Amino acid sequence: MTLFAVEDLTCRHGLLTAVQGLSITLNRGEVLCIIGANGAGKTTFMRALAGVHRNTDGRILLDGTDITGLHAFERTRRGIAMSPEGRRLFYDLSVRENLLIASENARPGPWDLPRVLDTFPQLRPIIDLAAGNLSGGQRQAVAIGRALLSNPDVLLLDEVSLGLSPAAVEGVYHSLAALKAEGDIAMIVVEQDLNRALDFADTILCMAEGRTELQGAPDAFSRAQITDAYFGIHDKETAHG
Ligand SMILES: Nc1ncnc2c1ncn2[C@@H]1O[C@H](COP(=O)(O)OP(=O)(O)OP(=O)(O)O)[C@@H](O)[C@H]1O
Repeated sequence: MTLFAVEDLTCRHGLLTAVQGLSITLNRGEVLCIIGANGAGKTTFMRALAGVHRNTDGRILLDGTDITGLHAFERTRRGIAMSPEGRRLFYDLSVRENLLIASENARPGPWDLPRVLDTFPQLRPIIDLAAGNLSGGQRQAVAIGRALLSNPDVLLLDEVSLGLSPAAVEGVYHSLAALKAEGDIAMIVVEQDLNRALDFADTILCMAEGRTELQGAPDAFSRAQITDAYFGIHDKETAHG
């Protein structure tokens, strides 16, 4: 059975429709990368999946159960975790404390602090530093580790490489590739770096002005089709793969 399905999801901010009729399906171990220009609706979509943005139409199904009406904390308990844009750590607390707080009410499962440190070894030397003193890449690793400690089936990662140095991006994706290879967790990743997204994804979804411009396996499209879709350049032959 499909692990995670979104059917015809529309999201509004007041009178503005930020996401219009998006549908996706994901199985365990699969990665969907969402790409699109600024303002395309990527973050609104992710927040709607996490249950943080509630002004939506359509359905969200986890393991065949309709979870559309559930609040964010209830979705986390069912197995959806998000590392949000901006990371939202407790900056006065240490890395260890940020991670331990996340594990307090976690679902039972394989993720604990030692496993997070095995997956993100870059956190070991900074485990007792205040999160406010970390680099962007270190904060990103803490935020993803925190999400993993809830023992999710679906991991939502907004703006993975935004603001990170090339070395930090490499480190984070090295860990994410190991996670993908384990095959247990489905990931939805918003990624501004097109090459990185095409490399990492099983499926890409390109959004423009809230709509699906292109959706499918990365190798189903030419580079020109993908960049046209990214910038919202319409062409009957390139709009759908
Ligand atoms: N809280 C809000 N209130 C009103 N409009 C909003 C709000 N958040 C986003 N929007 C609008 O919704 C649309 C989609 O924004 P969103 O942040 O989801 O896009 P995005 O693709 O994530 O962009 P970016 O890459 O710049 O983060 C934009 O037109 C934006 O101005």
